[in-house]
Amino acid sequence: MRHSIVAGNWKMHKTYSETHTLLDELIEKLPSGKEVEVIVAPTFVNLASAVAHLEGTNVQVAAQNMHQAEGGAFTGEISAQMLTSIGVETVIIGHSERRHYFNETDAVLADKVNTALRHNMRVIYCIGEELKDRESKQFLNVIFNQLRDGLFHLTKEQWSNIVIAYEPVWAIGTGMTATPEQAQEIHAFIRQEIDRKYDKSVAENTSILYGGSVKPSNAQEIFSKPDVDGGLIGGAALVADDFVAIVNAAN
Ligand SMILES: O=C(CO)COP(=O)(O)O
Repeated sequence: MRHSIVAGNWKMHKTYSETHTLLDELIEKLPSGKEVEVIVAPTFVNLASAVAHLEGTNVQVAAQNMHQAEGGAFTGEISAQMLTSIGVETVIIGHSERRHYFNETDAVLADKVNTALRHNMRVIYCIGEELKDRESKQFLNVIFNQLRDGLFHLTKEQWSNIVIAYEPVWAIGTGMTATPEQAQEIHAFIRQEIDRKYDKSVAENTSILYGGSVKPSNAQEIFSKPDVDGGLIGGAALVADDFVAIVNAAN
């Protein structure tokens, strides 16, 4: 069901002790209301202890990636079953850093989505254009292709476990944010294409998050747009006060 979500993607930051210090601060400072779902995605090595640490709170834990195979000789990789076995039920798939630095193609990502859904996991699927696509005015095509190749093979029913994060690559970690109007334009486009492929109920029930230099100073304006259902936060998720302020902006 469509609802507000604020998720912190911690990327390759925070050691074990730093992870737990930040979690303690979040537990102390996050609002207790349940209107906004709060998710944190620490690194793999800290997932199990984060789940234990957050037990009894409203904060969910997500993984930043997973492998598409059920298991086997894939040195260094992590399977869906390993994640669910420690209580991680949400996974970020298709982040632009995975696409760019680790050559993850839409075909591989579609496989990862299938595997995650087979294990009843929820997927936060990231899409977004690069600066060159915006400059050449190809950004809607790029976004459509990512949607089609990563998600449009799914059945209508499977969409209940899909959350989309629109993250324009040019806005990630750059301090350059999409304007609220630019975010709204793309979010409405994504919803329209889901409606065209499936139907209104799928489109209206899918949460679509914005990511890319969201900060306490711009969160409220971005989240106020009708098709923006929350955010996927990078840098600002590493500072408790900033992340809490962003959660409050979504409330
Ligand atoms: O990539 C992001 C979240 O997944 C966004 O990162 P920043 O908020 O640091 O721009």
